Amino acid sequence: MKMRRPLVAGNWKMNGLTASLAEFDRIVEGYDGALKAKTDLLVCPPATLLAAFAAGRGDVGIGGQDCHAKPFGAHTGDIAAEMLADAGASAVIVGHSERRQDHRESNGQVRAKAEAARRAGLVAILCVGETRAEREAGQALDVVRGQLEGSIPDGATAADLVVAYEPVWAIGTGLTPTIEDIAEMHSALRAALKARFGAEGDGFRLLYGGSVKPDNATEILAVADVDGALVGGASLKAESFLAIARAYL
Ligand SMILES: O=C(CO)COP(=O)(O)O
Repeated sequence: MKMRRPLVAGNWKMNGLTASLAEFDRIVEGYDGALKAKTDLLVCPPATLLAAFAAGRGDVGIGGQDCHAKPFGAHTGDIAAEMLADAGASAVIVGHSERRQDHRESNGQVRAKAEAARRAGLVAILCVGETRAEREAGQALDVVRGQLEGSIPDGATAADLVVAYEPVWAIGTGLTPTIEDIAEMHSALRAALKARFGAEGDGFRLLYGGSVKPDNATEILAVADVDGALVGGASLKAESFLAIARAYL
């Protein structure tokens, strides 16, 4: 039995049209009984579907995939955390490696986004993770600790922030770190959170993300200090997403 309530979150990335509502409905229908009693479930659809998903969400949480740091203004194409909350979101992913890479987001910008999430009453899911080159150079722990240190806001609490460790080279590749490497990283993140936030550091949920599938979920989610998963591809189908979430049962 884990001391923190597990969270299994699905990041749909740039996937999904209105026809995908039927798939989301199957996720909502499958979230019941023992699964609901034990595990939080969250789906982060593209912004175009957020309000429609929120309308039929049952007890499944809805999250955005990114937010702007400002509450409103002249920022074409961006979405404020307040707008996500208004559309029915309870969380938002910040600092995903695809944003850090495609949009050159810095730790400072990610931190401002996490602060915006708190301002809007959203839980921030703060992503960190090393590249393949960084791991091969033996720098994974230092890089990830540096990202955490630079992008987690002062005053963050376990109620308003979740950390997701997503090694960049494991995302969408079918590759995963060894169980020992996941355990080492999560325990380093836990130690960093305790060093910075004292006893509160024990309360933050730490998710693992990167090629989580039904057939590896049980082993990964059993690791100490892995409090859930951030799932990409396998979250697009109700069957595989629910199978991952049931790994905790
Ligand atoms: O980036 C991810 C979730 O945010 C992981 O994606 P995959 O599960 O498709 O590897």
